Amino acid sequence: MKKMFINGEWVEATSGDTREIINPYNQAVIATVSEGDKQDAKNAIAAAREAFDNKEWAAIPAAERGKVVHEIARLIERDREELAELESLDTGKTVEESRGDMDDIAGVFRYFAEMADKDGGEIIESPIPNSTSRVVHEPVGVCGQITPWNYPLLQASWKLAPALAAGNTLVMKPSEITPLTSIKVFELMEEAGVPAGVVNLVLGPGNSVGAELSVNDDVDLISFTGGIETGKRIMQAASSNVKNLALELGGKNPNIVFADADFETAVDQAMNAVFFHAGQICSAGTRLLVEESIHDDFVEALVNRVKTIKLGSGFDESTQMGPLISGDHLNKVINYVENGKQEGATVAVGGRRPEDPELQNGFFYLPTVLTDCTTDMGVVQDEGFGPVITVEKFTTEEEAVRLANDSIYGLSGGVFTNDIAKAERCVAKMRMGTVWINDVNLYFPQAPWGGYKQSGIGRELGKTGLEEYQETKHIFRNLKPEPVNWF
Ligand SMILES: NC(=O)c1ccc[n+]([C@@H]2O[C@H](COP(=O)([O-])OP(=O)(O)OC[C@H]3O[C@@H](n4cnc5c(N)ncnc54)[C@H](O)[C@@H]3O)[C@@H](O)[C@H]2O)c1
Ligand SMILES: C[N+](C)(C)CC=O
Repeated sequence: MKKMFINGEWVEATSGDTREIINPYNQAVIATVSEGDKQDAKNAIAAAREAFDNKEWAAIPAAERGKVVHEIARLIERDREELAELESLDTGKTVEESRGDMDDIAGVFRYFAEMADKDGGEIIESPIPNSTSRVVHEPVGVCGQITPWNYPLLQASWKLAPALAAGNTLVMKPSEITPLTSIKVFELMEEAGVPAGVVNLVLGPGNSVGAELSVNDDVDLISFTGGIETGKRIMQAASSNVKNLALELGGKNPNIVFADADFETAVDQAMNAVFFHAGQICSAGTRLLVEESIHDDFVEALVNRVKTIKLGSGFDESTQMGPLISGDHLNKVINYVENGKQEGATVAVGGRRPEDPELQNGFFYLPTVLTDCTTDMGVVQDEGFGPVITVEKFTTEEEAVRLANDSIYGLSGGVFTNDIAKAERCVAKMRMGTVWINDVNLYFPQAPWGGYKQSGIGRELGKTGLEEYQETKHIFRNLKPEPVNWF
C-alpha cells in the first residue's frame, strides 16, 4: 500500500482508510493508497509550519537550495520511464505524451533551480536624505498546493519547484484519483535531501484534505489548479486568514482560423488543439471559429481526419487517443454533447462511445466535431473537458475577436492567418493569458501561464511563477538617526 509523506516519514492515514486507484483504460485496480482526511492535513500543516518557523530550509544559502532542486530534476530524468508509465497507467494518456510531460517536468525543476540564487533584491533611490532603501524577497511561508487529475505531475511540478527554490515549506494534495506520480516524486525529493517537514504529501478527497488546507490559519498561501467551482470555494475558505492565493482554473479556448491561413496546418493544429489527452486539457482549443468562406471545406477536411484517430491503450504505440479519466467524467461528456444536440448543434463525426469490443471496459468517447454552433449555446460556453470541438462561423476580423472574447473564461486562444499584422491586431484584443499565432497549446518554463477573467488569479512559470512564492519586503535605513522633535 502507498503511504503519505509527513514530516519526513511515510505514514498511513490516521483513520486507516485506503482507496483503490483505477486504470481508466480497463478499470483494473493499479494501486491501493492511504486515504487521508482533515486530521492528516492538520498533521502535515503542523510539520510544514515547524519546518518553516525553524528556518531549516529558508535559511540555507539559496545556491544550496538550487542544488537540491537540480538534484530532483536529475532523479526525475533518471526515473523518466517509470514515471511516464505510472502517469499513463493512472490517467490513460499515451506513454509518448507522458514521456513528453516528464521532460517538461524535469525542465521546470531545472528552471527554478537556476533561479534560486539569481535574485539579489533591488536598491531603491531613496527620496529621504541620509538613508538607504532596498527591496528583498522572502519566502511566503507554508504553502498549500492542490492539483488536478489531468496533468498530475506536470501541474505539481509548477508548484513544487518554485516553492522550494524560494525557500517555502509545503503540503501538497494531489487529485485523489491520480496520486501515483506525486507519491513517486516525493520519494525522489526525499532521496534528493530535502529536509524533513519541508515537503509533505497528504492523499485524500478535496472536501476534507483540500478544504483543511484552504481554511487552516497556519497556511500562508494556497495554490490551486482545477475547476472554477472548486476555485471559488477555495477562495472563500482562504479568506479566513487572508491567504495569498493563486488559482489556475478552467478554459473554453477559441481558435480563430482565417481564410488566408495555411489550410493543412490549420486543420492539423485544430486537431492537436483538442484531441491530445482526449481534450482533458485546460487550454484545449475546443472552440473553433472559422471564416465563413472556408467553413465547409475546413469542416470536411477536419471530419475526414478525425475519423482516422486511433483510440486504445496508452501503452500501444499506435494509439493516438486514450480514454477519459473516469466513468463519472465520461457521463459528463455524454451529457454535454447531448445537451449540445438539443440546443441545435449537429454531430459531424463522433458524438457517442466507440463500438470496438476492446474498448468497452475503458472510459472511451469518440473524437467529436459539432457544427452549426453559435456563441450563445451552452456547448460553446461551458468547459466540456472531453474530445469535443464546436465549430462557429465568422465573416470579419472584428466579429472573430468579439466571439472569441464572449466567454467567462480567458485562459488561452489561437489565431491562424498568414497576415501577421492581422494576427497581431487580433491577439492584442484577445482577453486571454496565453495567445498563440499559428500554433496551439505550447507552454514552457520561461513563459508565464495563467488566466484572465474566471480562468484564474496569478501566474505560474516564468519569473512570476517564482514571485508567487515570495513576499516582497522594503527595508529603509536611516543613516543619520537623530531626534525629529515633532512633539
Ligand atoms: N489553468 C490551468 O493551468 C489548469 C490546468 C489543469 C487543469 N485545470 C482545470 O482543472 C479542471 C479539471 O480538474 P479536476 O476535475 O481535478 O478539478 P477539481 O476542481 O474537481 O479538483 C481539483 C483538485 O481540487 C480538489 N478539491 C475538490 N474539492 C475541493 C474543496 N472543496 N476544497 C479544496 N480542494 C478541493 C480535488 O480533490 C483535486 O485535488 C478543469 O476545469 C481544468 O480546466 C486548469
Ligand atoms: C497547463 N497545461 C496545458 C499543461 C495543462 C492544462 O490542463
